[in-house]
Amino acid sequence: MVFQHLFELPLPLLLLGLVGLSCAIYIVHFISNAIANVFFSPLSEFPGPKLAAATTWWSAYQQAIRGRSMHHICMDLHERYGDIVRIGPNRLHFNHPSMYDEIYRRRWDKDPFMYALLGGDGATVTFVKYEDNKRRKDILHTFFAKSSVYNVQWLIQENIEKFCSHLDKHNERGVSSDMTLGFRCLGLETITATCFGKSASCFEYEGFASPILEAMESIVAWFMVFKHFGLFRRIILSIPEWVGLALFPKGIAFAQMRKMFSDQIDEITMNLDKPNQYPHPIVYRALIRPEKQDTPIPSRASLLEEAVALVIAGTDTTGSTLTVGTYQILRKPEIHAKLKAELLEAWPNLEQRPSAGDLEKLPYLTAVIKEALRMAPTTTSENSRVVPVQGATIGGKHIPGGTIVSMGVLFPMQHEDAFTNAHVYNPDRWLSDDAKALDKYFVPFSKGPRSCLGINLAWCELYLSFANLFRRFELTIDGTEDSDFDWVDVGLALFEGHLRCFCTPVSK
Ligand code: HEM
Repeated sequence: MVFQHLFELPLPLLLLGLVGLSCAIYIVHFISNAIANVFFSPLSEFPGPKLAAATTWWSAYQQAIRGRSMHHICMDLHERYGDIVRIGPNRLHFNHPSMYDEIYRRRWDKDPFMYALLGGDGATVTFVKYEDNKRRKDILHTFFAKSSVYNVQWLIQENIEKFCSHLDKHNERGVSSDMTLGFRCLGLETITATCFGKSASCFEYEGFASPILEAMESIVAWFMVFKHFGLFRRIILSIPEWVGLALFPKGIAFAQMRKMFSDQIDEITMNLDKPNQYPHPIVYRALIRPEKQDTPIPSRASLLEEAVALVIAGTDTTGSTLTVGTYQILRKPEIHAKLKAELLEAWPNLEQRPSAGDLEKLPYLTAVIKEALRMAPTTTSENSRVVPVQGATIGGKHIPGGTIVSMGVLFPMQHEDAFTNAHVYNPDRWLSDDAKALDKYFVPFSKGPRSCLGINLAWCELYLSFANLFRRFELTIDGTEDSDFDWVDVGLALFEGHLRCFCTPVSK
């Protein structure tokens, strides 16, 4: 009877009624879900904000709308609630260094929600399943093994020469250099050459102001919106390029970079049967045609996603480490003097450049780099993993299967139980008698099966860059202050300002 009368209503009123009813059903569903999440979930016993436990909208609101940093939110929450906090209906974040291995030494899946940022499940870093990741890493390891990296260190040194010649030019003109951009140029040039044998032309731009870097910065700033609003991300990644560029003009260089990768993939594909024409092995030749017969050939989307992921992973991380390290060294004259003295002794003749192998034997330089890696926010994201169905024990607590667990790398490295005066840059801690014990909690590259692919490349870049910079130049900070190093976590760190230095070349 009621339904009969319903259909006698005018259409607009009927539609309005239906919309109202849908909203009411959604609200009831939302509220009952929220109540169930807070009071009846297997995670109810874990402390944390009630709103976070109730709905995923809490973190979406914090990160994508308020622009707050999940890393800093988690720090506050641990202070209030202890070492395990609930940061979502199905999410826990951990704080104590002893818990790190319990999460990251395992072959657990990555959290598809977090790693879908770049398109999803098509690159070494974004593969959810360990098996997919292993297949890809087996190909890439050949290029990123220590011996392979050391064989192409001349390429890094070549880029450092270009970087230093810019510093020289700035000095001649009496202006300071934007070190933040310069360091990123170094990383970007090295990774594009390793992948494609191509330069990203970073050093052609005045003041290291490469449009690709600018575009990367603006894209990275959107990461949290991409993370929480998957539909928006899918639209942005699938709309025609010209529409995207009309909406986000700053993205033009990023689009050009993707186009460059795409062209390179075509060129390498066309020339696969010819011998390698580059002066060093190229990652993409091996990726496009894997040597092992049973390895599936990656799709074009996967090849492109891999390129973007490798370039972001290889640029921002070493860039932040060099930036933070250089600033910290320059702020402390005694550290600066000790480093210079060691470099001068090990590298007396300026014209004879040392190799990374020579430099890694220097204890103080190594300590300076380790301390930079410990303090610099590089991969600041939650790096979340999915607990397998049978559940697991972390920090002495049973964690139900399917829970998303995480602990960013900075948490163990900046915890007082692992590092005394953790917020002080102190290379000497790595030279003390109990330094060996510190290595357990030194996890800048993470640990376990999903640890960093680029660890050897990163170390090689850091040795060569720090040594060349501090041996070949007298450096002074130009106006940069601690507050320029305030950062928000967008998966990587977005800093408030840039490091600027006057760099005067030394004569001998
Ligand atoms: C100072 C420099 C670097 C730091 C601190 C760093 C740190 C990390 C961390 C913490 C992870 C784990 C992320 C996760 O759990 O999802 C990671 C993964 C990764 N990094 Fe790096 N990274 C650095 C440089 C590089 C470079 C130069 C490359 C270029 C090849 C690179 C490529 C990757 C890749 C492909 C992964 C994913 C590994 C996997 O999921 O199996 N990284 N890195």
